[in-house]
Amino acid sequence: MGRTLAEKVWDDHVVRRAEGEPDLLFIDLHLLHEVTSPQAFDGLRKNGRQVRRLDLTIATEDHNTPTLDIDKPIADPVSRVQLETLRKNCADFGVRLHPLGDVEQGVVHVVGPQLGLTQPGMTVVCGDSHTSTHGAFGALAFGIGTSQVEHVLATQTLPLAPFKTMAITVEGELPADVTAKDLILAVITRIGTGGGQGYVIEYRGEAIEKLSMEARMTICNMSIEAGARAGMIAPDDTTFAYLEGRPHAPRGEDWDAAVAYWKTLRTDEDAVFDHEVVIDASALAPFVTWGTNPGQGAPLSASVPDPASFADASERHAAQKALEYMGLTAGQPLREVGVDTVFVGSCTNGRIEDLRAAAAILEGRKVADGVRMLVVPGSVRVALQAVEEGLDKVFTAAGAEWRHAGCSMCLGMNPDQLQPGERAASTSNRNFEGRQGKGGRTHLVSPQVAAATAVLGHLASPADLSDIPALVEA
Ligand SMILES: CC(C)[C@H](C(=O)O)[C@@H](O)C(=O)O
Ligand code: SF4
Repeated sequence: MGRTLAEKVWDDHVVRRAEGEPDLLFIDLHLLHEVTSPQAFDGLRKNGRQVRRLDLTIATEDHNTPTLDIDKPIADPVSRVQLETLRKNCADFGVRLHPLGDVEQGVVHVVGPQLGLTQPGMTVVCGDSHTSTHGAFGALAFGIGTSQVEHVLATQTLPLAPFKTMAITVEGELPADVTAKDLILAVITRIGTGGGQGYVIEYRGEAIEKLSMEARMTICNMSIEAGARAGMIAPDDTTFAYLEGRPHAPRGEDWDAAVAYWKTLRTDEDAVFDHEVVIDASALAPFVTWGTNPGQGAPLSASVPDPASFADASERHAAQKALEYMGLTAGQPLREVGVDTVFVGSCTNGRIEDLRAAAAILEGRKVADGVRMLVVPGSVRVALQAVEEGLDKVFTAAGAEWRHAGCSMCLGMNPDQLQPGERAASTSNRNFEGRQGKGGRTHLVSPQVAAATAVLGHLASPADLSDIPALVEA
């Protein structure tokens, strides 16, 4: 029987297989950040161990880094200790680190791909749930816990429980105003936040094949929000074109050999998935969340749902609770929900294409009175590119704040937080209670919806701006 993409990558990494035991897999790339690595390094120290493969291990600072005054000492003591600990650990063990102020610093899931470290057919791990992002390259990439981080540091291997396979086939073409973010939000609303549990999802179909690498990363990034172990997309010419020439991509004959192997990484015709979902791309529309988990979403043109409309009792209860927390009323049109904050950034939507999309909408327009808009590039490289293209000027001219790279308000481990009761349209991936600050309310949106929302002050899509022409045509 044929094998799926995920099964092929798995099989190519098994270093030990024994009856009744989990397979032991070789890990090709181990990414580290300040939040989930301290105890792992402590464990190595306690056991007198070294990092087994320094060449396959790389660290960056992202969660606790400030986005203002980065040349000043870090004011928040918790963040300062977190960053100092990572610096000491990396120095003690010889791990390559891109600290705050370094040109390669940024959100770990933005940095790996842009350096060409993430490649098709690899196993990629990080003590971070959104490691699923790297699956966009046809890598098997998943988040691990701190004890697993220690195991990988010490051995470059990991015992892993078997997974089930799911295909999400997106047929047809996405309408012009529908983005990868709208698609993945719609998928999670459809299958639920537990719908992917135990599965590695492979996204396929015409609409997926047409997406850029950055859009594919947005999709795979949020696989974890459907509960999946990982998300993957088969590598193709789009993948190869993105990788070619990047600092860590193979070169010359090695490149040719790599591409020849990567081309074999496709699900065989006769492979069977454990579960299949089919989505009609043409039926999708701009999508936003109204609740407190990423599966509580609806098209922007819809209204806040009535909890009573959910057949399932626990969903009904969850919706009820979510509306209370979010301060929303059933039946309220989503377009009428006003926001005070707009956040463009994160490993979901903090790459250059996302910033370009937001800037194109803000060009010649103004952020609405009373709305604070933060634009936080996913990495320093993204920031530099944006500056080269003049996007930073577009943001600041519109009244938005242009910040330094990092996770920032995606989870508010730095000073970028919502105040209690504040409401944000956010291009990030989680809308849990308090995620962006205690009492803060989050609506997950695409960069396009974020920008239109900033201009109008209420949830909106670019189409809603047609009667508010830009002052200067781009
Ligand atoms: C802090 C980290 C462990 C966490 C994760 O695992 O995803 C964070 O990145 C997040 O997005 O919630
Ligand atoms: S940007 Fe957000 S989702 Fe991504 S790693 Fe940072 S905190 Fe996690």
